[in-house]
Amino acid sequence: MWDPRGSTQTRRKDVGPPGRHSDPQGRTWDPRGREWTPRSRPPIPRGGRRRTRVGKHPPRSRCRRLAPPAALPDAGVRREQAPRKRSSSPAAASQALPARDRPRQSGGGGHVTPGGQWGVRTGARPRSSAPLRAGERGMWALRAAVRPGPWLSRVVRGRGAPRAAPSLPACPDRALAAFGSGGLKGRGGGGRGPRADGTRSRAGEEEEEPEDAEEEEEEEELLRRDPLLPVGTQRVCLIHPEVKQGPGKPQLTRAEWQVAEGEALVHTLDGWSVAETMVVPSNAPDGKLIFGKGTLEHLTEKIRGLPEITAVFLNVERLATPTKKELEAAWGVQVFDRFTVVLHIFRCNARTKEARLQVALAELPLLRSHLKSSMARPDGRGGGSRYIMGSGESFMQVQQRLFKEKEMKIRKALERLKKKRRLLGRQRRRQEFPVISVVGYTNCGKTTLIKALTGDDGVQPRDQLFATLDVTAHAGWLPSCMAVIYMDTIGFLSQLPHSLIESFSATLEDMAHSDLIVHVRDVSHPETELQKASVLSALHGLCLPAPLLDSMLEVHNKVDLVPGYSPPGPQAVAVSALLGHGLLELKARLEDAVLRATGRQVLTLRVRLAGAQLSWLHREATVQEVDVVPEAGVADVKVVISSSAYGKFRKLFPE
Ligand SMILES: Nc1nc2c(ncn2[C@@H]2O[C@H](COP(=O)(O)OP(=O)(O)OP(=O)(O)O)[C@@H](O)[C@H]2O)c(=O)[nH]1
Ligand SMILES: [Mg+2]
Repeated sequence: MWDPRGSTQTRRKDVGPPGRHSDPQGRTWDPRGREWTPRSRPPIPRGGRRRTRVGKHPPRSRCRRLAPPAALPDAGVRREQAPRKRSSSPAAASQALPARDRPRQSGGGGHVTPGGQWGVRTGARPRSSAPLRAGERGMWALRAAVRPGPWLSRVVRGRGAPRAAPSLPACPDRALAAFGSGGLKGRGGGGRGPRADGTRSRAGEEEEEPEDAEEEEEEEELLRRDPLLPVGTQRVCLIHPEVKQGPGKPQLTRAEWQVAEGEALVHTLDGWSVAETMVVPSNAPDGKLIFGKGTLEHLTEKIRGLPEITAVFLNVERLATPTKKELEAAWGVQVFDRFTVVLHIFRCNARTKEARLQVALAELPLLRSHLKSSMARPDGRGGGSRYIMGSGESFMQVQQRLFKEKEMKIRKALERLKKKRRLLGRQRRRQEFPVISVVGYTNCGKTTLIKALTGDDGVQPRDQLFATLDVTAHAGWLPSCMAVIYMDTIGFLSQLPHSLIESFSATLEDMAHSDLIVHVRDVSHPETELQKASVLSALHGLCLPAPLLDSMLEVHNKVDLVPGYSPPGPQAVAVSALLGHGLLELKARLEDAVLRATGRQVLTLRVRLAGAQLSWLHREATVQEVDVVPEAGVADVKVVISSSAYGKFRKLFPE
């Protein structure tokens, strides 16, 4: 307290500052009586069979740290509440327990918190130095698992504003405590512990900080490059080569849908618009000669007659550099293929260092082929075979060597980040939080669905292709109060060059370690079947474990746009992530699938209140409900428990 008579600050133990307020123990300061009033406790009912649900959702006022907000007005997503408790008196149940199993009272103020997982969702843990309880440890572990480190790190320096900064208060010590003495704690020992400042994380974020400044500088150097596409306003002529017959004729799609996708790609680029669209017959869109001689002449005439056009987007997967040069010479404007446009979008949307390095790796083949074609030109700089500065190497050889060195450095940097990603994955697995990977075609609504399932309003779905390029982790709860981690992933696209997917394999690797894959489909899209086929073929290309692929759950999203839609088989769940329709059924299906995939089961176990069984269950399983039978000195405990934990339980407590 500030002593006005002297110049020193004095603190008297039981004298509070002026005004009415309460202290961490829950006591209230009465300024008139100048004393602390103890917090009143709820009356404890006596006798009879009492039932409490330990996994109850905490009161909203205490939910701020972890529980999702009540509504997400801007996205129109309806949030689903965690299951409600069946009986109303946790205090009563706690009083019926033996002292050792009774939930600890916070501070000296008599505020009782139930000792289950949900009790700690409140984030209302008093500021005492008492060790974390089992449930708390689990919850902080979950928070740490989805939020392992500072994602607002140096990688975004000099780039656009990072995505919305998480608003939750920092609590690094608890996040670290959740990991136990090893793992990230050791890393944090150096004063750079994970920052618990939001409900989400980028799965690779903890690797954002390289070991030393030299490595970071090297990584930044690798990421410095010229733009792939011209910046500023561009009016594009979109040319789609259509194969009408023969083996090259695409299945499951039509030219107009592919044109629509090409237009969507162009519109994703800042300042780019489609001024003209042409569908031109072609026999071999991927060959060296895309169009026949007559068609090409006709096309050239047309393009030359459109002075407002500043670039041509040829809707083919990849354009050989000589063909590109030839077409550019004929048409007088720059020509781009799908690969270059997608790569450019990736570049713009990649935020984490890992994603940016992956994009840098993916564009190396493009740069190599540009180099080759410029060397092949009669006016090529330096000449392909001239030796420079007595080095014994031609210009071409020097460039090739530099590309090779760059590739090696990028791969090394990615390997470093991968190691740390694996460490993080191991932490998650050790904490035994089931991981659900959410995959699907780009723009199908993966991020919107995760937002709806978790209530995480830090998530920003965007009507844009490849809005998500970094794998991010989000905590959510299933109906049995089981905590799970949802991984948001990069979307797929048909005709996505293999090298591009390969470059992202490090991030996609996380998927192989998940317990369940959810395939989100936009059923309102005319090409939904083609999209499904593209996603499945990409997933098979990633060599994921067969059981994971077999157990994949299909979610049919955007049903609000298809009136009267019902899924064709029992394998799929129909939802509208945007409007929140069908989420309850989806959560139930997710729970079933997760229980099956992880070997967990929901059991009701009878435990003696006098023993350590209940506290053991709180520590090793997810306690959902405790039915106390005081006269018998027992309780029926409903738990979600893994087979291994159940085996241990039976061994430790045989009867
Ligand atoms: N009508 C409707 N629109 C939806 C639904 N789900 C998502 N959307 C919209 O679809 C667009 C894309 O949503 P995202 O969640 O960003 O899609 P995504 O699959 O994460 O996209 P990428 O990250 O780019 O691959 C957004 O404009 C969403 O509002 C839905 O159920 N109904
Ligand atoms: Mg997304």
